[in-house]
Amino acid sequence: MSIAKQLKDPSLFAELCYIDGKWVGANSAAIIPVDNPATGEIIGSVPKCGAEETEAAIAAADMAFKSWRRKTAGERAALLERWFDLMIANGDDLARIMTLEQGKPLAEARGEIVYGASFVKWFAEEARRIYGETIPAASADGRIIVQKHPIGVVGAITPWNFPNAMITRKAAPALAAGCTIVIKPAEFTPFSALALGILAERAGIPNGVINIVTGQAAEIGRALTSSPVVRKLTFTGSTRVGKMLMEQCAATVKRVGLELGGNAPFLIFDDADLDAAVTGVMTSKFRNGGQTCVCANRILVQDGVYDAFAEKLAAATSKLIVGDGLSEGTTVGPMINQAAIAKIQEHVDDATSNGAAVVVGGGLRSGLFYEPTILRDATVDMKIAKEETFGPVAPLFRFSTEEQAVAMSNDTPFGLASYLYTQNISRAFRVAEALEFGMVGINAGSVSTTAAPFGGIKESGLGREGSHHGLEEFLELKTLHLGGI
Ligand SMILES: NC(=O)C1=CN([C@@H]2O[C@H](COP(=O)(O)OP(=O)(O)OC[C@H]3O[C@@H](n4cnc5c(N)ncnc54)[C@H](OP(=O)(O)O)[C@@H]3O)[C@@H](O)[C@H]2O)C=CC1
Ligand SMILES: O=C(O)CCCC(=O)O
Repeated sequence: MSIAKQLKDPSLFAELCYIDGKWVGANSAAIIPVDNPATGEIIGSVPKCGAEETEAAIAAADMAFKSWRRKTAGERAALLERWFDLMIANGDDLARIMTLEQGKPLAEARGEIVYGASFVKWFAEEARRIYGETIPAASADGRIIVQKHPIGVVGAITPWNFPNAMITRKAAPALAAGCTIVIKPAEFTPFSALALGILAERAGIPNGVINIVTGQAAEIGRALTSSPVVRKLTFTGSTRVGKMLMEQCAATVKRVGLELGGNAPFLIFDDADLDAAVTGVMTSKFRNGGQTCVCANRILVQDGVYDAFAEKLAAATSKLIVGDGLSEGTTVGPMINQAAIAKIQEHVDDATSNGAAVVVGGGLRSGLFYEPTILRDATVDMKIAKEETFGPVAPLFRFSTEEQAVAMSNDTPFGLASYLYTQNISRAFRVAEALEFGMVGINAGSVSTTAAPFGGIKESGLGREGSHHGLEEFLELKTLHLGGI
């Protein structure tokens, strides 16, 4: 059944791109079908745009920038507030669109709409606090004044795993700062992005301030990265594509914001509250079916509690309900596509053929539904220790000492999220400070909240999103020197 028929407000379902305030198809009229990963059913299509349409969107954003940057912070904030209100008011429809195209359980999709909208609210408020500085100059009659200006037109390329929040976490600070934006959503989840465009239009955000172009990733990406008009590229997705985009941005010396892959360790010490640790792992590992860059990828458990923890985690995992995200009670939806299933199975097969034992799950149920899986006796030489699995598989590694746990955790080129459970406060700080990751959950299975900076170090990326730091990423400093220095 078409998505539109399943919505309270069918007009939130758009199959056209949003460029300069107009809803348009590809110049070639080509389209890309989009399916529901739970059923394989085609649920709609979007324009297969390329360089030409992207250049039109960049030109529109450039034109709109001239007046958008001149609006007062209060005016920009008011429009963002209206956009936020519309997201909340239409939350049920936005969540349903998301579940239909992405697969995550409806309750999680609802949660993401609230989470995504919270960035719009947050940055509407932050828009009013773009303060400059005055700095004492070297001479008595000199003055140094630092102003903050919007960086300019922003290009945003976003992934399918959080089809709403990864857009708002970029677009809201960009708009609050006075920038305009061209967004390329993921091929698998364009409808959530386009629905946000409809609501932005209804909120009265002027033409050209937000543009959404669907289509050929490499061509759209190249148009964004090569344009001298685009002054910042913000990307969430794989490390492979992020590195390529960073290279492409070098030619025009763009600022880049990259939120890339992770390989999160989750450390459980002998002195941890095991029930709390199980709750933490369940949240971290199985949110969005494990398709999250901050998901626990390696669960490191100390010798003394290894067996007890494995047993408790297996019991909790057995209670998960795999199914269509629209079905009541589902806690784990389908994976996004066949490539995701192949990678998950490859990791499980490699682990089991090298000595890991399956405690729960271990295989495909049907279609794109993979069983939530617990593996015991995982070791550092396995693929599952080195690469992001991006699926509902929890491998349990064993460690003896704190030093060993830290060394194992840091033995990765990635540095996004990490987690540790202990009831010893000295150990908590010692280990948290030794972990080479941008975020550390201490007795916490989630690090995602609007108020906190989100981002990684090493090959997990550059820059931070969310929090007041997320706004700075879209601002340039300009220094005014008055009189003699
Ligand atoms: N950090 C994170 O949150 C994410 C990490 N990943 C990791 O990446 C793996 C693969 O997922 P995948 O969806 O392929 O991730 P990608 O990095 O390919 O996709 C993310 C975004 O980049 C776009 N893109 C892809 N190729 C190019 C290109 N050449 N130029 C410009 N944009 C491009 C995609 O467009 P399109 O969809 O049209 O191809 C999508 O909008 C996952 O298994 C996971 O390990 C994936 C998603 C999010
Ligand atoms: O996986 C990602 O792409 C980002 C994680 C979303 C979040 O937790 O904020």
